[in-house]
Amino acid sequence: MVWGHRLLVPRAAMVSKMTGRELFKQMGCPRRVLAPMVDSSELCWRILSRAYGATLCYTPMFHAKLFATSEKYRRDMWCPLDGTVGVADRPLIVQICGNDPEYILKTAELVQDRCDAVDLNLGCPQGIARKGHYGSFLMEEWEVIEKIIRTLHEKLTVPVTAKIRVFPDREKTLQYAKMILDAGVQILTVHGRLREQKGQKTGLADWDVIRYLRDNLPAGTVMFANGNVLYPGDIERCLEYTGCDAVMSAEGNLYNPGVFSDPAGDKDRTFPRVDVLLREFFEIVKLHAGDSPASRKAMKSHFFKILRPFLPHHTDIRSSIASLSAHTTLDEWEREVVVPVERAVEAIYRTDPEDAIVDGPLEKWGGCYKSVPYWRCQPYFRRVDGVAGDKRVVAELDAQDDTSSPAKRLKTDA
Ligand SMILES: Cc1cc2nc3c(=O)[nH]c(=O)nc-3n(C[C@H](O)[C@H](O)[C@H](O)COP(=O)(O)O)c2cc1C
Repeated sequence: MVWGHRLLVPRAAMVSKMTGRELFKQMGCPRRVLAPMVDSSELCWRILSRAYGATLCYTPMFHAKLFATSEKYRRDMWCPLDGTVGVADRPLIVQICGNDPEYILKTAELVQDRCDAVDLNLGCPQGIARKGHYGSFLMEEWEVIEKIIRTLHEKLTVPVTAKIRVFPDREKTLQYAKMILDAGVQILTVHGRLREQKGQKTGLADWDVIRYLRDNLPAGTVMFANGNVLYPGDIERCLEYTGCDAVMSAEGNLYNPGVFSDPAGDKDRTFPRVDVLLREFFEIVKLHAGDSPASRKAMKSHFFKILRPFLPHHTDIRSSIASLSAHTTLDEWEREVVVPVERAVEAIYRTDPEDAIVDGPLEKWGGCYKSVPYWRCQPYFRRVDGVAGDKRVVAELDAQDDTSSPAKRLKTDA
């Protein structure tokens, strides 16, 4: 009788573990979420982002097969394996990519004691994901996705979450999201872009489709919205517009970690000075990453992004960063980059510069452009050639941002 009854219950419900709502509460109802980012949401950046207001962080995606089979890869991606850092680095969701349930499970089992949940990457649109057949290239293979999620849901002690992109057809996206939730996912992050929206075609994320999912998925489903967050005020705007539980930011955070801070707060929090932020980040790297070349490689990429508005005015410093490698000592990094940036900004302040954040000319269109001094962190607007509706905005931004070069864009927007 009991057995017969259990057969009627969906398999996902047979496992007694935390629901999405319980998980969300246990993590402290985090509203500001640092996105999973390859080479970018590593431990040191997470520590910095938390200091600037992120209340939940994702690791970069861990490649399941590599993680399950290579100790070196594990060391590079999941370092340092130290309890004290573990305490400071929570709540934390570990993201995994792959298509083989066994490797994904193995990876998840190796990390589950040191995170709050495990996330399946269903959004990566890059060539590497096409080749490895994971991320958004599984969007058409619902049985594969279902099997992976069920395996994780049934065998792990921590809940499973997933991050998806959307289909051009809303209805199909809704069915897709339902299938994922039915399989056992507890928190669903929706990046409101299509698989094709990457690189120069990234364009704007669609908050309407996120709202549509919110309104049509079962009440109580925990959802995170992702896309279009550039300024601190965008977080509240996105929460209100989409009705989601939390907002995730990737690029907005990389160029300005202040994006997670209170929009009414001091400008040193909302748009921190590049010299101050660089020093803070550097000290975190010194303390927590030591000699790891992987973290040094990530640091170089972070330095370029933090300093993006600043480097066109200080090309000597740009050349210095470019010439340093993952094997350069931290002392050299400090001498060649951190100290010169500090000196350059000090020199700017000796001249009593105009240091105000003012609404930029896009305000007349109800846009949200702000003019920020070049020695403060600020969002990076990319060209969106060919994306209808944004052209005049982009044309205006390009006119102001004569240093922007699509060719220099990183190829990593997953
Ligand atoms: C440098 C970089 C690395 C990324 N790596 C990942 C990743 O590992 N896993 C993932 O799901 N998304 C990844 N993404 C995508 C982001 O998590 C996010 O979905 C996307 O950038 C849209 O958010 P945004 O508009 O705030 O940038 C990456 C994005 C960037 C910019």
